[in-house]
Amino acid sequence: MKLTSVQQSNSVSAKLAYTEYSDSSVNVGDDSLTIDDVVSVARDGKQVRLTENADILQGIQASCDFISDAVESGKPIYGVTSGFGGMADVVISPEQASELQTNLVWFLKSGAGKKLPLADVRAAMLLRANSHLYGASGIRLELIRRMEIFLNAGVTPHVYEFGSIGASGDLVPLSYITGALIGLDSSFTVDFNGKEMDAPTALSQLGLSPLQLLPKEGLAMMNGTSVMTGIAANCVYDARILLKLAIGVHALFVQGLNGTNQSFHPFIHESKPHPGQLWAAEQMISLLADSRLIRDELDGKHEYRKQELIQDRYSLRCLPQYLGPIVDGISQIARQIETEMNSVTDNPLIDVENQASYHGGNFLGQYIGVGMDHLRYYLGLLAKHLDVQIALLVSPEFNNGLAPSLVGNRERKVNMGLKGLQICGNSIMPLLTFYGNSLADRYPTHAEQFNQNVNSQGYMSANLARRSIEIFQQYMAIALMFGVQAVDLRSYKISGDYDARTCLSPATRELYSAVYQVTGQKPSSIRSYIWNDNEQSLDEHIARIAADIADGGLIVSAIQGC
Ligand SMILES: N[C@@H](Cc1cccc(F)c1)C(=O)O
Repeated sequence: MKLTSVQQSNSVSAKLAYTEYSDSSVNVGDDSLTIDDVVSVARDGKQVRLTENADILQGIQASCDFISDAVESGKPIYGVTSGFGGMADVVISPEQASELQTNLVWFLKSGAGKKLPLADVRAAMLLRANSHLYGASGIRLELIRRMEIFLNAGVTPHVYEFGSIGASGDLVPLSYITGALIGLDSSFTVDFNGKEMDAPTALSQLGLSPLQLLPKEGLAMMNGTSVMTGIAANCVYDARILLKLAIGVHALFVQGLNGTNQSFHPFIHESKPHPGQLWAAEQMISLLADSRLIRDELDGKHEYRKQELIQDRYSLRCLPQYLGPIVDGISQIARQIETEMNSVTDNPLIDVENQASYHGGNFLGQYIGVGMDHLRYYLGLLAKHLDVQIALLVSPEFNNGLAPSLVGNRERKVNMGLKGLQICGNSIMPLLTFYGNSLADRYPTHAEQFNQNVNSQGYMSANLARRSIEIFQQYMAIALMFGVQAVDLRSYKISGDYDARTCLSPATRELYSAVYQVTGQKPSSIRSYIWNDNEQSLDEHIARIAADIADGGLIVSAIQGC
């Protein structure tokens, strides 16, 4: 299917075995990382290569020297020669400065709930290393390199779903990564290419020894937004795929409903040129081009249509206006996440050039908290629109001549068609709009002795976004099944042939065929996709399609730009 591209497809299989650097490594530290870079490392096991730029490496060493000088001379610096957070009035002596960092890992090892997906932890390690390469954190290259080694060898610390308020970054989740990287204790565990083991054993298998943290290094590791930002990057990647799929499904729906292409006419959208609206309208024009199933009215004609309205209902006619804010909103979220990914999220920050350190709050994950709240809200809106189209498709009053509930074989009177499928979808859509509720505004103002008295909840917001995406993948499977059945029935009405490939727009044929293939069916001239109710298990179809979408399989390939 032809779509003007927003981004690339990627398989999500975990090919994490260690291989030497190759040209296709993701370079960290030289250029900005993109969301696609994160996904290629996090999910596809692409190798990582830290910069060899001498200036950058010198800057990192200089930031470490700054810290050791400060400790030696007893300079007051937060978290280096002071206690943490609401206990930052405690003075720490040079002798205690290292122990302060190790102790930080211990008291933050307080996560709860299920383990995070490995891909999210991998994204987090990549982003933490990237943040450190700016040379403003006072952390040794040796420790940063451990993240590169872990990533390239497929070693992923176990991190838990609860524990971060997204204020001083993701302290608790990052304590698990830190403890594993330095092999602090065997209670820190990892996944080593599919095998669970304790961190000290993993280190010895990698030929590494446990590492003693130096002053500032524990704080540098944990005082950042890298986990929530990694989750968010993976979510935005998936959300863009869902958005493209939604547009593809709408193109099937318009064809199934025998809608007009007139509402997508450039004249209309250039008269209200929001970028997202323009993009959605262009997509619809190209996705519907040369379809025999639509009313081709781009020349401005429109006829009275007996009992039918002269123009389409809003869900079809206002599709670009409805989708526009979602398209623009997701683009803005992606931009903000990419900025966060390429930032120093730590405190204090060391300004090597001016030999100063500044106390601030770059670890506040507000952009992620608000961004992920918005992402879930947009996903809810997207689901609702699909649900409305499905409601039109199943209702003979509105579906322009198709069978009620899109029954295939009407001779078999007991056939009730896609009723169960619609009901399942109706159980999911409200949940997706519910997940669109905000979290960032519900933060506790009393956290950590009132020190972290504003906090983003970005980690939890991102975790909710992941869930929202998983749910949406199931919902999208249902929408696709409706789309395919509808175009088969429309095709028969128009051409006497149920195999819609003969009538569909060339740009939607691939998506249609991919659904058939994934469900193990073949288009047929004499029967629609779902013909008799008792001939297939619809739940198996949903599961197969949803898994294919989650894995970036055939269906995702079918909607990537050419
Ligand atoms: N780093 C945070 C607070 C903090 C960090 C690490 C542990 C802790 F309890 C609190 C700040 O700048 O205020």
